[in-house]
Amino acid sequence: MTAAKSELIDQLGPLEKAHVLIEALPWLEEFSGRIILIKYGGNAMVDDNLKKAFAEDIVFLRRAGVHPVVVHGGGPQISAMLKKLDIASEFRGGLRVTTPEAMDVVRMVLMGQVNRELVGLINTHGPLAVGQSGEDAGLFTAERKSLEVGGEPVDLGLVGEVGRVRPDAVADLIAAGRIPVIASIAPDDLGVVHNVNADTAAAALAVALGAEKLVMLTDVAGLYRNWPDDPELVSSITADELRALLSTLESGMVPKMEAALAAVDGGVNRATAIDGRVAHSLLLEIFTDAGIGTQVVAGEPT
Ligand SMILES: Nc1ncnc2c1ncn2[C@@H]1O[C@H](COP(=O)(O)OP(=O)(O)O)[C@@H](O)[C@H]1O
Ligand SMILES: CC(=O)N[C@@H](CCC(=O)OP(=O)(O)O)C(=O)O
Repeated sequence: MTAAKSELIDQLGPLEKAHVLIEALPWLEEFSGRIILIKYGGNAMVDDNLKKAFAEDIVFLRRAGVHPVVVHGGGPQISAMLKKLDIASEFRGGLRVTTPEAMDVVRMVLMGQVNRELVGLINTHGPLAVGQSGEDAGLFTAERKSLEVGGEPVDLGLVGEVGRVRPDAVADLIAAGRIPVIASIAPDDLGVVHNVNADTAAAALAVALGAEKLVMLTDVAGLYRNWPDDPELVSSITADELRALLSTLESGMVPKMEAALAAVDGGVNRATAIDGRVAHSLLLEIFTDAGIGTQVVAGEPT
């Protein structure tokens, strides 16, 4: 623990410390033995301390008897490498137009850089994390993504939707007490590797594993209505309300909220988008009564 952190904790009285732990009790009971799918967005990997705090939260979940599974992004990291290599890149509808040349970079950055770093950070706490991608043990197959913007078809190149999910290898890791850390690239039926948005991949895996919850860490506090002019944070929204809002959303929020819907429609109890720039936001979301960010639920509670 850092000196700053232990100083902060010392400011709490013994009762307050106990209260923080006791507030977590019902959530520990609810999630013990259950799978929580955590999507770690590249925009939330802003500095080393935040990444370390994320790794601590994941290990905390595992030690508390939850089964965390991580699917990570790396959009800004891919963009930085493409720029360094002087390869042009643009986003349409929140998705990167991906040429074969760009695909090589996407695969190299996600699997060779971001995945390795997260696995390494988690494993400073013990031999827990195992990295893989949609290519390993047939986890995902990709189907070419079609997109229309303003009624016109857009060619996104090697961008995939998740076709089939074969979660056996991930389930084996979970059963062995490991923490799967997964990059969102996937081959099509011919073996051609495609670039899959990480939110999309996370939702598909959450459904296939029967996860209790999908938590997506990003670089905003959650979903805003009236973005960006007069933003108002949505703290909870039903799947039907979100469906009606979907066509008004922009950029990265489009695949993120489509993923939240796909997860909830597929049987995941709730999907939340939270601010990954806040240290330990994951623990706050999972183990406090108020939670944080925006939660998407199937229907109004009865
Ligand atoms: N309605 C909205 N509410 C919040 N953020 C929005 C909204 N519409 C667009 N955004 C943008 O979506 C971004 C998050 O998506 P993205 O950049 O793909 O993040 P990540 O890397 O975490 O997946 C925000 O930083 C914000 O700029
Ligand atoms: C098709 C597509 O857009 N793929 C994404 C994959 C990484 C990702 O999703 O990263 P974030 O979660 O950090 O946004 C990309 O190339 O940026």
